[in-house]
Amino acid sequence: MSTATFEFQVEARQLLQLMIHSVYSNKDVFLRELVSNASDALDKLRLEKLRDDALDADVSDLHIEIDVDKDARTLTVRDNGIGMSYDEVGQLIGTIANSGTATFLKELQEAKDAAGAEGLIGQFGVGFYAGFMVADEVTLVTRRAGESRGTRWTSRGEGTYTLEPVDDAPQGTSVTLHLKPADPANQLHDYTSPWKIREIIKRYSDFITWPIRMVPEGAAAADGTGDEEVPPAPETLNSTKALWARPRDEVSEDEYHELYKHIGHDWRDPLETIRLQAEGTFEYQALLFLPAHAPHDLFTRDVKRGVQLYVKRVFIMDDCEALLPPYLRFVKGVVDAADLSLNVSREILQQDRHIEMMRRRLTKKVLSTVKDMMAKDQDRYATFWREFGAVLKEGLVTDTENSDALLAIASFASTHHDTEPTTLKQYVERMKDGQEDIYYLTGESRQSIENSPHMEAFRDRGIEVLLLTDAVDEVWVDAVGEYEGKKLRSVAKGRIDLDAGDDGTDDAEKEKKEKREKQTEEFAGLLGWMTEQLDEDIKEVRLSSRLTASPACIVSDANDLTPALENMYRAMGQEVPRAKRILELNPDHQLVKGLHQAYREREDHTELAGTAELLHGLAVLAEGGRPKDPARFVKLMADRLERAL
Ligand SMILES: Nc1ncnc2c1ncn2[C@@H]1O[C@H](COP(=O)(O)OP(=O)(O)OP(=O)(O)O)[C@@H](O)[C@H]1O
Repeated sequence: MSTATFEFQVEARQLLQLMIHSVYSNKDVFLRELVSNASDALDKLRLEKLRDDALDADVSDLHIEIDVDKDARTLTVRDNGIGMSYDEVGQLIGTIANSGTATFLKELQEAKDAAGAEGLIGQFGVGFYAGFMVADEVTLVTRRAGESRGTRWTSRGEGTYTLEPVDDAPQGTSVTLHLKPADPANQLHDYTSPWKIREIIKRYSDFITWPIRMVPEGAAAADGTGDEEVPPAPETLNSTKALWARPRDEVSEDEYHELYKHIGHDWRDPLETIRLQAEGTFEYQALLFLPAHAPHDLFTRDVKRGVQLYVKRVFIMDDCEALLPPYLRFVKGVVDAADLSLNVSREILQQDRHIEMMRRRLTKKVLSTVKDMMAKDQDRYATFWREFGAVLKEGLVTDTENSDALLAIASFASTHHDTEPTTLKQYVERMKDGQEDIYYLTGESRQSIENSPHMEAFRDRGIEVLLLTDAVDEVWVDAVGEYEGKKLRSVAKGRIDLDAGDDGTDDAEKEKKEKREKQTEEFAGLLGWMTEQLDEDIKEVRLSSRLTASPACIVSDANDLTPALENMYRAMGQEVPRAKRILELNPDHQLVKGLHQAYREREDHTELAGTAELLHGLAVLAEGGRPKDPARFVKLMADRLERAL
């Protein structure tokens, strides 16, 4: 095989263009990215060797080496880790597998101004390609541990790269950057300066547990004949101690943040750092992070979740999902357990009693951290809940053990305030005399819920309603049922009688009650007839005490599934019968009054059947639904409008 030229995948080319045109103002971070990859490669090799002793690889001195050449203006980052095969180089380096990066590129293209673009760029890591911010040519030589032949990859970052087999490549990977001329005014420093390298490593990569050595200039060129002076020993630039193994007060916040960026693949600081140390029969240390932003794929099926698992400082696996429940899938971090086998598999972890105990403890710790945050730093809590509230609510459905803790840290939009959410505790404190239940309404958006006819009587009486817009809301309210003995009740379900709590001594209330009883009697004929007419879709037509301005609304029976839930079950492939719903009429509305009068006066009700159907269609529209037969609905409507002209 000789040198072959390949084209970069489209997204990769776009990303490279961004790098070449140096969109990041802080170019120093390229080194962090290369060191981060090298460190991962060393972790992987150590693990592979542990699992397969026969692997032909040298693991006696795993390390990262940085080597600069001022004259040639090159900088090389070398590791003796796992390396890549010829095919892997093409797949891993020529394409972009990270879906977050693809989303990032799309958003970047859509960002209208430069300031928007700059803001976006700071959010995404670009890994290996970051080298092109400071170099106009990059060469990577790699040999996979256990294989005999290596591969050289070269590119100038334009449309193509070349691949070529090499016979004498050492195990691992070396990335050589052919540096652009230094341009300090544009943050492009002289990266052949040992001083600069030391500074960058100290700042961004000190927590890396593998030694990062710098070879003094010229030392690497020694030919071993013994004629030249003994070269100075390489200098180790980092402290090589795992952060979670160092005393708490010795680790700065910045150091924690850099570790988070390394393992969280995030370029931004985390919102919160959590440390936990468990002593006793099953010892472990955990260092967890709550990110400041939800990732793009948080609600997709293939989202990676879980923290990194180490056993006595040895990296065992990424994305260890057994250590946290699915509703904490956004938590990043490291768990280092003392008493697990190095060969532990995902399957074993799922069943392990100790792991189960760890998961429970870690879960409680995360939830209590959020609770503290809520008490001490409202703004931070608000950011957290905005980003992750919808995921945490899944826990209300799946984790009954922690539902009280979850309810205590949950907050919801409410009619009490336009923008400030409320906790359930605050809601209960504001409940009116005689109000027994906590009211909520679910829907697509705050606006559509607030405009829903179901809200009318609540608004008129100043009764607070929680406005729930997340897909999971319908499910958890059912699963949880109540908070501190107060039922959670949908204002769109069952009978609502807001006067029920009144003792009837108030004259006005008494009058109201009598009026309603009288109306129910008067309307009985119309209601019965309409129930028959709409029988296909509606199980009952009745008078409403919810409505004050709208003519009609649709409600679900207290124990029936709502349409949104029905749809959700169907989307999950479960067949559920469509529950018939209830149509409620406002007896004080002119349209309803007119219909009632016409019903009583006319012998023949054929014509009125269309009006009954229209009223039903209007109620469906008002809750954001779609009339069953929109064309028929429009025709009925047009007929009547025409007559009214
Ligand atoms: N030094 C290395 N040794 C072995 N494999 C490497 C090395 N550098 C990169 N790779 C491989 O190439 C892949 C792509 O690297 P790249 O830096 O572009 O992205 P990443 O590290 O996966 O993600 P991120 O965007 O967070 O950096 C890596 O996942 C790894 O498999």
